[in-house]
Amino acid sequence: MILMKDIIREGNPTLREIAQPVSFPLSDEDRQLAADMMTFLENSQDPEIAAKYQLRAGVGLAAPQVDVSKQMSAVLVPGPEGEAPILKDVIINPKIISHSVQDAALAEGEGCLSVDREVPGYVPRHDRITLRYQDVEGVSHKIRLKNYPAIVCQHEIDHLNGILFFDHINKENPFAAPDDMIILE
Ligand SMILES: O=C(O)C[C@@H](Cc1ccccc1)[C@H](O)SCc1ccccc1
Ligand code: NI
Repeated sequence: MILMKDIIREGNPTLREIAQPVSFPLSDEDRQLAADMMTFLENSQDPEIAAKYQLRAGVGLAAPQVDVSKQMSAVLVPGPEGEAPILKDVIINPKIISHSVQDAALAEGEGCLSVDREVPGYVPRHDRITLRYQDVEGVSHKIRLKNYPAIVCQHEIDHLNGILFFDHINKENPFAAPDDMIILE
């Protein structure tokens, strides 16, 4: 199982690489990695398991974060208690094929499992995206996301392109908010 010790941190050059596209059918190794990344997210969102293994909660994990420079990220955005997740899949070779002009940012800013420090500020992202990706079976999907799930996927896709969340924060005024940017509470 993936533990926090397996997640590489800011300063490791892999986090700044552009990850390699994944070919299909998946190798046994890539299939296992996809499963392990999703299991990490499930474990990290289970209070007992997270406490037992000292896991930071995560709604996304990209392969480069476990030092594998491949275009693959697991996303698990929970739904309301007892309901199905809003988004649960391993997104492979993801591409944002269209997006809103309107930007959005989380009111509380962002964190990252690979960044062991607080970096305050708004992270402006597209409020709505149309995302094309392949799942572990190689089946192509086109989905439309908005608000928080869209933010999560953009955070993970950034990891596949060597981008970290604080790269987007306004250096002069971290909480600069253009009038038309939605602040998501
Ligand atoms: O480091 C990662 O990629 C996982 C991030 C993803 C993320 C951070 C901020 C905004 C959207 C996505 C972790 O999930 S950060 C911890 C966390 C946990 C639960 C909810 C929000 C953030
Ligand atoms: Ni991150």
